[in-house]
Amino acid sequence: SQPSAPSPIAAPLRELPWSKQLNFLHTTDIHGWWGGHLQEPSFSADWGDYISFAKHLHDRADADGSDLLLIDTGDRVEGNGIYDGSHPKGKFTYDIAKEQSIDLICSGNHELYKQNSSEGEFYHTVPNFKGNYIASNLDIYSPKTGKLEPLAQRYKVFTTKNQGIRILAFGFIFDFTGNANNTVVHTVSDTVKEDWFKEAIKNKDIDLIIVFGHVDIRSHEYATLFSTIRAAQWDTPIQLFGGHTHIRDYKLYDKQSVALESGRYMETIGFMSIEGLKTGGTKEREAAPQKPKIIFQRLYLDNNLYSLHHHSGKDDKTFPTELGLNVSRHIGDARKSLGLGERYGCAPHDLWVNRRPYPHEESIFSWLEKEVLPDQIFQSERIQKEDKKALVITNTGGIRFDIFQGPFTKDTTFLVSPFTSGLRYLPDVPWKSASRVLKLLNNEGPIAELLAEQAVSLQPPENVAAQSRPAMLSPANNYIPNQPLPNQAILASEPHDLTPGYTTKDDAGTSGDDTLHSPIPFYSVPNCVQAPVNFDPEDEDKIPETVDVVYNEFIEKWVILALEYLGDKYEAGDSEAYEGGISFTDIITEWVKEHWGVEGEEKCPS
Ligand SMILES: Nc1ccn([C@@H]2O[C@H](COP(=O)(O)O)[C@@H](O)[C@H]2O)c(=O)n1
Repeated sequence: SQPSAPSPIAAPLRELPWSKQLNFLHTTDIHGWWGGHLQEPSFSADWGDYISFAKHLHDRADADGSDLLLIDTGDRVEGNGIYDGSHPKGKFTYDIAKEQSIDLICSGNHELYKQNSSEGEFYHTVPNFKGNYIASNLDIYSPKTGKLEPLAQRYKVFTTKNQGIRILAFGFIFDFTGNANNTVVHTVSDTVKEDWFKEAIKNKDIDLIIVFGHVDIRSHEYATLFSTIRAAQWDTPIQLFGGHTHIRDYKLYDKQSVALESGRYMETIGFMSIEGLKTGGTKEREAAPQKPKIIFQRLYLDNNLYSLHHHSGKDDKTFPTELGLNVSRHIGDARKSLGLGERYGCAPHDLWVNRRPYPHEESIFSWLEKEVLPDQIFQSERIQKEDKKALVITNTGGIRFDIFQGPFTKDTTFLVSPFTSGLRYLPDVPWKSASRVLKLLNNEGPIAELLAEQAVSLQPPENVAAQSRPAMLSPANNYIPNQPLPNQAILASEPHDLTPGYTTKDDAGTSGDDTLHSPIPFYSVPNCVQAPVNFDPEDEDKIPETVDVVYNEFIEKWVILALEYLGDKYEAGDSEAYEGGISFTDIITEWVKEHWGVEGEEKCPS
């Protein structure tokens, strides 16, 4: 782990359900957190530790004749200073990622928002994982030839090293529409009608089909893939791996098929095992259908050294491998060269994305709305020189992480607000319509319908996931402390003071988390929040006739659509950069330096 990472806290653990046949480690939505979490003991292991961990499990597989495959389902970029703080972006990311031997890897939507990140995949990740990068529904205009071509091979057929399990694998991305115009995402429903796909799923000389992708495991895309494959292969086991929602989840599709999703930000390493697979040749397979007794098991590992040591049977001395240590060092050097540890100030208390309701004094959105935006936007030229009034609107999904009490560093700004979208504004919009934009963006109605139609979300992904999984929301929580856990041995039977953490409820119950925790609350937040600046909307006598509608560029289309529904027609060309197109990252940085800077320094633990 990184030198400044906190030590993990000992906690009761569930055992790894290792299979003598086939095992998987799954990461997803890493978003550049290669260095692990430097303020959270539960997630303080880094990519170097993951490399050491995988090596020990590979050794175990080789020793007992089983197999281990590593999967990553995309969104490796955007969300951490190591990626977003470097010039060019990704300067360190690709070299760090490639040190892990990943067997199946694909793109997420964050690799595709911008031309430079998809070209980063083309030039780096695809060749680094040659033969293992799969792009079943993704094309790119080659930066070399200008021609549209698959980003990588459409599918893969391979046989595992020790057990000889014959696998057919597809790598998908959900029906994403927000990509830059140098890539083309084919919808899943179109892709399953393509000849190459129909041909590939006819293959009977296989023992397992893997569908992995940057796709919610409870989505219509995976429902389509599952039913299409099942129609062609009535009894072949199907293992799905998903991503994008940032949560831990496990879905049972049928007796032979399950899907795993492994959280976000290097907090979770998903473990999956399968036993009871047929591994015979074609003749044997046709003579005897798939054995009915197939056992799937999952465990979500908290990514810290206490867990990783335990699950690999190693200790402080025997755990780190040379390669793992080198990669950790490389990450540390990258962080140093980017100055990510530079302290801008000291947060006086925690501010949460989803752990507090909105509005709330500890909601990060209330903080933005009541403090950061009014203070910073008030300093703009439009207000200082022309006394303009402004309504500043931002999408909650642009804020990616919590702020913890303590040091607020350069790194923190990228964790909280990594996106470069600058502020834009429509000048002098009539109050009557401007004041109703937020409601349209947040409520049921035409905008919500269009957002859904185009698979666009303005909220944090965890929030979107919670809409179809009400059990995630507080106060409903099905975790009962100290309840015995079926089929899962607990390391220590002594009562423990559990630390707060993930207490996942999925289709297999409440036994999925490796570490026993007390539950953390989760509250839903709206699509967008809004700050009035230089006037008080409660003071009816002083309501302005017009206001500048200021927003983060990412939501421009939706703000303009909302105004159109309200009777005011604007086009993107009518908007201008606000304060030179300052980004939220800069706004937050400036505010923190001014308000939490020198003054809070002495209260901040080092
Ligand atoms: N430039 C951007 C890009 C994305 N967002 C928000 O991120 C959320 C999607 O995140 P995933 O990790 O699930 O892809 C979504 O809410 C977008 O609104 C953004 O604000 N700016």
